[in-house]
Amino acid sequence: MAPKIFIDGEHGTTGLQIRTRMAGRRDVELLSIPEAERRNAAMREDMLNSADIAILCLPDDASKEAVQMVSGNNNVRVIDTSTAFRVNPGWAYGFAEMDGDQAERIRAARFVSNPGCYPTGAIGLIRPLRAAGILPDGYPVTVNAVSGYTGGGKQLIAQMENPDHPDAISAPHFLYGLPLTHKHVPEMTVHGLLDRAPIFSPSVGKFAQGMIVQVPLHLDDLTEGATMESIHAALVAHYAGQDIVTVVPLAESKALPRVNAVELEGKDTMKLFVFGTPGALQVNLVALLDNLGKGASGAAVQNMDLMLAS
Ligand SMILES: NC(=O)C1=CN([C@@H]2O[C@H](COP(=O)(O)OP(=O)(O)OC[C@H]3O[C@@H](n4cnc5c(N)ncnc54)[C@H](OP(=O)(O)O)[C@@H]3O)[C@@H](O)[C@H]2O)C=CC1
Ligand SMILES: CC(=O)N[C@@H](CCC(=O)OP(=O)(O)O)C(=O)O
Repeated sequence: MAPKIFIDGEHGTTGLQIRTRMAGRRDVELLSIPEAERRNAAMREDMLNSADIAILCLPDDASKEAVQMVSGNNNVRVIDTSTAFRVNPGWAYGFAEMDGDQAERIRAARFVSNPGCYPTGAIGLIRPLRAAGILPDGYPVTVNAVSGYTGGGKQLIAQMENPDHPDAISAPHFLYGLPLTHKHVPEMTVHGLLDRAPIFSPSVGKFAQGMIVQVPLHLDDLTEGATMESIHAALVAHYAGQDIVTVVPLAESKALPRVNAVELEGKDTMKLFVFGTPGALQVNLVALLDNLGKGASGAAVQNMDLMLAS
């Protein structure tokens, strides 16, 4: 019998994209709730408890409520796309390429928290350098990023696409998270293996799907001997043996006049770049992804497939 999958929040932005990715798959059975009943708690509870894997694409509070609904049912495994459980040690963090054994952890887990879109880029750049001892304790990491507006879900999509919306946004690019307390900071700190919270400055551009995450570094404040080449080599070594996170060769990066935020739109992969001038004392690490691809729905399907393979 095909395993049953229920996407709670299937009519939202992340849920819809997961459904699109699962269309035509015969190895799983999708349980579904009509859109008009999407907030019907009794129906959701029933579906959640009938599933082998429940994928939660809900705001944090609703995710916590859904997890409560299956807490007594060990047959249901959960992938949560919200922020609610990302630094909870009882949950496996759903970034399979983050460490050599992370895919195995996800495969064996009952509870998997899907990473945030920005943290996927930031952790993808930072963690290998912490693990290799290149980024020392106390380094003041900054993370600057731009996301496609689908990152803000149905509400931000309406504000960006509908000029008659009462809170319509006309800006082609805007900064937010200005108090520097964005909900992704704890996740970047914990899974980035940082001993000091990064300064995180997010922004949104007038494009639907795509993301650039930047981590600029001063080489003379890193562990002695760190160079653009050694940082690149550490990233290449960390991501060897898989093809979802790729590290762009230095020669290729050097030839690029610009980085296009929507280059990976519709893809579930992530590209990492090391920019700078050989011999100079600064580098800019850049991650490029689709906020709804490797940043959300693509990662959720990848995690589901790992769990189904257990
Ligand atoms: N969009 C992105 O790029 C990313 C999103 N995420 C996370 O994924 C989750 C979903 O986000 P996203 O898809 O963007 O959001 P959306 O607002 O687009 O979709 C959320 C869905 O959940 C439904 N919902 C809200 N509250 C409840 C409830 N109490 N019971 C049942 N259903 C409910 C909404 O219904 P209604 O229409 O009635 O509000 C909607 O269908 C969030 O936690 C988000 O932070 C994570 C990474 C990236
Ligand atoms: C553009 C935009 O608004 N982005 C969202 C984050 C999207 C995301 O990654 O969702 P999680 O918070 O569940 O991880 C934000 O900044 O709140």
